Amino acid sequence: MGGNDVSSDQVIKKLIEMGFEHSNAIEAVKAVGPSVDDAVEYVLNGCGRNPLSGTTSFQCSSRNVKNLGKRVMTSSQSNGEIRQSRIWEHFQPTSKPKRSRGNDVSDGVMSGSKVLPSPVEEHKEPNLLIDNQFENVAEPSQVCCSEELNIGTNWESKVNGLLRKHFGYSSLKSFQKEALAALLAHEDCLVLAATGSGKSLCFQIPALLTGKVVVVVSPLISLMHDQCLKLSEHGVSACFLGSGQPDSSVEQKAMRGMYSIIYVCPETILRLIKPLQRLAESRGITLFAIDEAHCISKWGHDFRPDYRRLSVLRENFSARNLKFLKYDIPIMALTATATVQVRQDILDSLCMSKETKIVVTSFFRPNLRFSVKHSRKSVSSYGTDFCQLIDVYARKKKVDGMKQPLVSHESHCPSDSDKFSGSGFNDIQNSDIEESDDESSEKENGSIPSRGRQMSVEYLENEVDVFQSAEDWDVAYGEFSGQVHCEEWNSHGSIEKIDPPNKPEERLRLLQEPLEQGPTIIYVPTRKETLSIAKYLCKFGVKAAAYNAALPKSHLRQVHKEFHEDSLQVVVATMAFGMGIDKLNVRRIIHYGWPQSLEAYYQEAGRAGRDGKLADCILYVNLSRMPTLLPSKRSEDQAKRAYKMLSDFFRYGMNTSCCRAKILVEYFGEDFGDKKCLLCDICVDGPPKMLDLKEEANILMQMIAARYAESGFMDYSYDDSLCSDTERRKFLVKPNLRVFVNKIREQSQKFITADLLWWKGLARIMEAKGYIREGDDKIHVQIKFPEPTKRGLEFLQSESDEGFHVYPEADMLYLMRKPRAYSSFSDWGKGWANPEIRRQRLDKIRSSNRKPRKPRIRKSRKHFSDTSTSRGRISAKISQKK
Ligand SMILES: Nc1ncnc2c1ncn2[C@@H]1O[C@H](COP(=O)(O)OP(=O)(O)OP(=O)(O)O)[C@@H](O)[C@H]1O
Ligand SMILES: [Mg+2]
Repeated sequence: MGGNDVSSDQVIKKLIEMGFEHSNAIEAVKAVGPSVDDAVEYVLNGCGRNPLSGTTSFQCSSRNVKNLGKRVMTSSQSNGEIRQSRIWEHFQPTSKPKRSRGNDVSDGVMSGSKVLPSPVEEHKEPNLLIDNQFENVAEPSQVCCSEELNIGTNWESKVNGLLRKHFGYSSLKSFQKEALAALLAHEDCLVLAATGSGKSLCFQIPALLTGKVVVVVSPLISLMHDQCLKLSEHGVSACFLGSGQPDSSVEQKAMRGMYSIIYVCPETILRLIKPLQRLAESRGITLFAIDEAHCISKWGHDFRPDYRRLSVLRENFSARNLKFLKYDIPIMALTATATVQVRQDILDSLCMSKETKIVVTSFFRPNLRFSVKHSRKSVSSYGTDFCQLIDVYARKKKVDGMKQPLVSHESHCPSDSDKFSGSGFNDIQNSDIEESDDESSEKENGSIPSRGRQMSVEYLENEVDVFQSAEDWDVAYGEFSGQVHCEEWNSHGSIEKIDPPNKPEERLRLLQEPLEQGPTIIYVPTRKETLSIAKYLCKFGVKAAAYNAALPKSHLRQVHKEFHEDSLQVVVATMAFGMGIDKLNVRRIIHYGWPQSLEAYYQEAGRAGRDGKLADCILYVNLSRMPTLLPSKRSEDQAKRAYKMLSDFFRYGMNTSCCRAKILVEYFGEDFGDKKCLLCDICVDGPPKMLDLKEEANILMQMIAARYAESGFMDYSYDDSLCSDTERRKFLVKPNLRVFVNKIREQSQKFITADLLWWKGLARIMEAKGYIREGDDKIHVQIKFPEPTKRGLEFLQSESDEGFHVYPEADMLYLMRKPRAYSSFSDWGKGWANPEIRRQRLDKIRSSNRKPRKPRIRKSRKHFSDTSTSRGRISAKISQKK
């Protein structure tokens, strides 16, 4: 979309999907007419009253898209086709790269090998900006396929030579060595190593070492681009092939063996099986690497159906099917976030061999400082939440009279020591707390297909990025020659990289130091929030940009570029940003809202501190609200899994007593023992004071047990392990936790003011101790229909004087630190606890529902179709036909 052939409604709909405010969208269309590009430019570049005007962050505009488009058209119009722009056309090098000095790297390495790929002296493609600098590039005719990886026994020293020459590192890490050894023994390999640990080298080095091609399956164009660009700087030729319009020349060259490493998205590799078989026969393919392999698993957090079809690789590149192969071409799968279940799924789905070597390193990132803070997470809390960030990046500008800020943040600014248990709680307001059940929100957010819902403005405004295809940029392919550098290669310019602080005393020392400089990524759930927070930060002089999958792709590419060049201070993004991107100096990863799983969280948080220096991973959540699943198309099974993952994350957020790093790494199956990170908010502030909640636990247990005894189903000698599903189903109407809490309030004045939220916390603790369990077939984020267990009944019957000493969880603390003035709704609240009053009120509500309602008069919205104006903003339907 972008021409003038669309209606205003469609343009507005598109803008709202991108995350722009409804009013801005209308204003933009009014000003520039029904063109998406122009309207985006109008809003982003502040042609209207948008305060983003003048910030560097939004200068990539649709105008640029058009200009780029024109440039592209001239080079491709000759054959009458409009093709996608080449990556070179966007990332032109400032100077011509130097020609290789001396021998090709593989010359040296392959000296013991039968085959020596020789560099191509003159590359004859006319329309490449850099066209003759390929290293390690061989025409198929110049190489024959050697099935033996005749590297020799001293491969380690060869590898170290290559490492120094190309990457400037002195040696391989031990896990990289193990992975390489597996490859050289023709074994499949599953590499599980922390984010930023250096998994890429495991598949990049084999290309240099063997002189054959490595094919890497990767989930995103931006990631493929990032890696190709780095490889070219390291003197390794590479290209990427997305699933969009194929540029046959790059693809053909790749299939002729002209690049050492071919990055390809899963959709494309499925199409290229035959050409790849020919490549395996000519130049040779040494390895299929499946990067971000958790995308294969339905149990993982970022499932991509096309990844699942990659089993065809084993079948089509086996020695059984290809006679010229002596061994199956090995498969190497790599990920930083795979639970034990996901690992098995990866092995099975890729048909990896039974002898697959599994290389696991610690998932622990010793320089990351995790913390959880409370936030109401509304525009009005930006002032409190981002005050410190604004101080870091725009202290001076803040003082210079900025235009009227949305919120006067100074008055809200918490102290430096605002940690989870500190002043972050002080802004709690009664309106934060809801006694709502999560059922309705689960229904609404969990299982309704993203595209299936009626398109209301409200819905569009809350659009999220759940699933992405590989095409996150507007380029579908790119080629990168290798340029050889001086011996002492400084791989990251001026950014210093240090060994992470593995020893406890080193970590304790870190705490004394302030964070170094570097950018911040703020992850938010909805597209709208990417724009509203970026806009807020820009207002205070922070160089911030929004990033979500619906924004123009040229804008996204520009954001990546500026982020890598350090000209952006803050990127406010949905999960669409940053997978596998290797930027060393990211100082803070802020999650503003509940992530959907611990896997997603750890992967996103892992983008911080890759230089080994201290970095912050802060989670802001509204502790008074249960997290909900983001809308997406899910089968029943998938929804169950998604709830389980969300529920695991919820427990991480509510935890107040266990080192956060320990929870994270143990989630991935690593035993952390009694170690601690010493940096997280729990390690630094210590757990809260333990409370003896015996009386409360007892009364809740009594209520639950009584209900089950009442129904004749259960006596106190009941053994839950013997209870069948059919028997359980006898309880057609299961009482939920709210019912039990109401009963407690009815029976005991002492507990009348205790909040449901508090009881939910207690129920969670009792569930963790094995006293109660979920009685519903569905998985809930938080226990909803509690059922007693045998252990729970024993606890109830026990006559021991021993207390029930527990650490109150975050939601309980939240209420205890700033108790809700129960009186503010006490009459109303108490009334509900009284069955008679409750009955009267319900009667009243029912009768008022029967009365015909007066039609509500709403403001008209000129730019929606006529029908929408009468229905108002929330329900304004956007014609999908146009
Ligand atoms: N042997 C080594 N010595 C020193 N640094 C290394 C070594 N191997 C890799 N690195 C560096 O580690 C950093 C992270 O590498 P890489 O992008 O491969 O991480 P990753 O494990 O793939 O992370 P993610 O899970 O986020 O994709 C890079 O800057 C890389 O150059
Ligand atoms: Mg990686």
